[in-house]
Amino acid sequence: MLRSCAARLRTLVAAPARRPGPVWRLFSSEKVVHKDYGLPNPSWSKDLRLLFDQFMKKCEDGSWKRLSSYRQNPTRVLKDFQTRFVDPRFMKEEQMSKAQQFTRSFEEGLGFEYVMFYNKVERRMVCLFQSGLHLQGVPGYVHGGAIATIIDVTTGMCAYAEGVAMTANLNIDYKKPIPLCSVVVVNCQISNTEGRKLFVSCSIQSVDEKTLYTEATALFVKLDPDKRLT
Ligand SMILES: CCCCCCCCCCCCCCCCCC(=O)SCCNC(=O)CCNC(=O)[C@H](O)C(C)(C)COP(=O)(O)OP(=O)(O)OC[C@H]1O[C@@H](n2cnc3c(N)ncnc32)[C@H](O)[C@@H]1OP(=O)(O)O
Repeated sequence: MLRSCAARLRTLVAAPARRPGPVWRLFSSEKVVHKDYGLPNPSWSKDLRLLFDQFMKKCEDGSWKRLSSYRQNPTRVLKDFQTRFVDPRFMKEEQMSKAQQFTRSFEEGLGFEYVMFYNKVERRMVCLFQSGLHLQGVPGYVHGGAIATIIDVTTGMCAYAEGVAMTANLNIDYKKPIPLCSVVVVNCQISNTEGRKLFVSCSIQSVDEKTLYTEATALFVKLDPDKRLT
C-alpha cells in the first residue's frame, strides 16, 4: 500500500529551521546529504525573510508546519512511485535517482525561491515565492509558465497532503503581471473533494495584500494504484 498521508507529510514537514538536511540513500550505497531549499539563503530579499519569520512564528503552536524541500525526492517517495506508477520502459531506476525537482534545479536566486507552510485543519498551503531573473517572460515580469508552475507545485502539495495525486486540470486567470524578483504570496486551499477528485482554489497576492495578481483553480485526481499511468 502507499504510505499514509501522515507518513508522506512526515517526510516533508520540516525539522526546526537551520538543521542540516537529512541523509538519504538513493538506490545505492552512496549517502547524500540533502540541502533543504525551504530555508533562507543569501538571495532571499528582506520581504521574503520577514514573511518567513512571520510564518515560522505561526508554526510555534503547531497549527502551521513548514515543509522542507529538496532537489531530489526522498527514497521512500521514489520507491512508492517506482513500484506503483513508473513505467520501466521509459524511466530506469538509475535515472530516477538522478532526476531533480524542476523548481529546485536553478542556481540559487535565479529561479524559484520559495518556502511552503501547511495548515492541516484549514487544508491550506501557503507558498512564499520570490521569482529570480531567469523566470522572465515579458521584460521585467514573471513568465506565465513560471507562474503556472508555482501554482501547480503549491496546489499539488496541498493535494498531496491528502493523497498521491496528479494534476488533471489547471485554470488560471492572469489578472496583473507579477514584477520579476518581487515576493508574492500563493495561497491554496482544498475547496471540495469528490471520490478521488480534489478541487483546489488558489490566489497570488502581493505581500501587502493590495494587489491580486492571479487566481486559479486546479483539479487533482488521486492515483489509483491498480491503474497504469502509461
Ligand atoms: C502530485 C505528485 C506528487 C509527487 C510526490 C513527490 C513528493 C514531494 C515532492 C514535491 C512534489 C511537488 C508537487 C508537484 C505537483 C506537480 C503535479 C504535476 O505536475 S502532475 C503532472 C501533470 N499531470 C499529468 O501528467 C496527469 C496526466 N493525466 C493522468 O495521468 C490521468 O488523467 C489522471 C491520473 C489525472 C486521472 O486518471 P484516472 O486515475 O484514470 O482517472 P479517471 O479517468 O478514472 O477519472 C477519475 C475522475 O476524475 C475525472 N477527471 C479526470 N481527468 C479530468 C479532467 N482533466 N478534467 C475533469 N475531470 C477529470 C473523471 O471524470 C472522473 O470523475 P468521476 O467520474 O469519478 O466523477
